[in-house]
Amino acid sequence: MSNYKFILSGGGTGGHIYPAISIANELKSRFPEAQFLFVGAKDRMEMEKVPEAGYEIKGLWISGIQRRLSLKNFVFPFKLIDSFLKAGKIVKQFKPTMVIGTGGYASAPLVKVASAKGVKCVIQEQNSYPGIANKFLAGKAEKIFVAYDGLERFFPKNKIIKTGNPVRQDILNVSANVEEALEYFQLNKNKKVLLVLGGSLGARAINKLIEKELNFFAENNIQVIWQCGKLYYEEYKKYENKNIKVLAFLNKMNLAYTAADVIISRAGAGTVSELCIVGKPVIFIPSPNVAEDHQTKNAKALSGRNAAVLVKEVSLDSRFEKEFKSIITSETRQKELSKNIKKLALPHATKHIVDEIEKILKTL
Ligand SMILES: CC(=O)N[C@H]1[C@@H](OP(=O)(O)OP(=O)(O)OC[C@H]2O[C@@H](n3ccc(=O)[nH]c3=O)[C@H](O)[C@@H]2O)O[C@H](CO)[C@@H](O)[C@@H]1O
Repeated sequence: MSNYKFILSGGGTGGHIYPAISIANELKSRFPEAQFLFVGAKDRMEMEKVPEAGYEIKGLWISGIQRRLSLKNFVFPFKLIDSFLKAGKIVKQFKPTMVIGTGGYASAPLVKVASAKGVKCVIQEQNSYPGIANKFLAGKAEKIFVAYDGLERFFPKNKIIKTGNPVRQDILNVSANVEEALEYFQLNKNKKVLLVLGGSLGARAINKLIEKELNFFAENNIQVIWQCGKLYYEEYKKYENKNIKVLAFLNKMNLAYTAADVIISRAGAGTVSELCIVGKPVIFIPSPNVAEDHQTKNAKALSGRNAAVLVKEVSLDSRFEKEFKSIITSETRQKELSKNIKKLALPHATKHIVDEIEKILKTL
C-alpha cells in the first residue's frame, strides 16, 4: 500500500512550518500516491506559506497562552475547545494513516485528538529546549525526532531519535553561483555582502542595530541584504538603495545564503541548522524573548566550538563593531569559522526522519 494519508501539523512561525514542508516533500517523493493535509493556526504565516509550497492547509482557531496577564487569556479556553472540536472533525473526515507534529500551537489539539483515535503520531522538536506543544504531546508520540542532545530531560528516552532539523532541498544544494545570486539582489560583485536575518517574523533589536550601523557598513564598503520582517518593512524600506536591499521576507533563502560573505542572525533552531550547512561566518544575536532563553542555548552550541560568534542584545553597543571588524578584516578568521560551523551540519535529517516514519508505516 502506498496511498497513505498524512496530516502535518505545526506552525505559528517559519521555524515550525518549513520542517513540516521538508518532511512532506520527502514523503511525496517516496510515495507519489500519498495524500497530504496540513493543519495550522488561522491567521498565521502557515496559511500563506503552505499553499505556496503546493499543499492544502486547514486553520484552527488557536493561539498561545500569553506569559503575562492579558485579556486574550480569557478567550484561550474557548479557542482550545473550538480547536479540539475542529481537529476531531478534520481527523474523522481525512482519516490519516499517520500524523506528524512539528511544534507550535495548532499541533497540540490535532496530534492529541488523532492519537486518541488510535492514529500513529510522531513529533519533531527543533530546539534544545522543547516548546509547550511538544512537551504536552510527548507521551502520545511513537517517536520524537530531535536536533540536540540532552532532550531525555523532557521526553521519554526510548522515543527520542537524534536526526537534526529538516532543511529545505534548495538550501541543502546551496549553489556556488555567486554571480547569479548577486544579480538577483542587484548587488555589486566587487563589494562584500552582509546578510541580516531576523528570523521568520523579523527582529526589532536587530533592525535597530542595522539602522544605527549603516554608516559603519558604508565606511567598510559593505553591501547589505536586510531581511527586516513583514511587521517592520514600512518602517525600514526608506533605507533601500544600491548598497542596502531591504526585504520583508526572503523567498529565495538559497540565493541570499549564496550571496553572503558574512551573516548576522537570530538563533532560531531552523536558521541555525541551515547556517551549519551553508558554512559562512555568522554573528548570532539570539532573541532574549523566547521560552527558557532557548535561542541563546542554540547559539552557544556553536559559539562554544568556535563555529560562530555570539553577541547578546545587551552587549551590542560595546561589542558589535569590534566583532564584525575582526571577521571582515581577517580571511583566516572567516575560514576558521566556516570550517568549524560546517562540521556541525546534519544534512540528512529529513531523509532520516522519513526512514523512521517508513518503519512505522510498515508496522500498520
Ligand atoms: C521568535 C520565535 O518564537 N522564534 C522561534 C521560531 O523562530 P523562526 O520562526 O524565526 O524559525 P527558525 O529560525 O527556526 O526558521 C526560520 C525559517 O524561515 C526561513 N526564512 C526566514 C526568513 C526569511 O525571510 N525567509 C525564510 O525563508 C528560514 O530559512 C528558516 O527555514 O521557531 C524556532 C524553531 O522552533 C525557534 O528556535 C525560535 O526561537
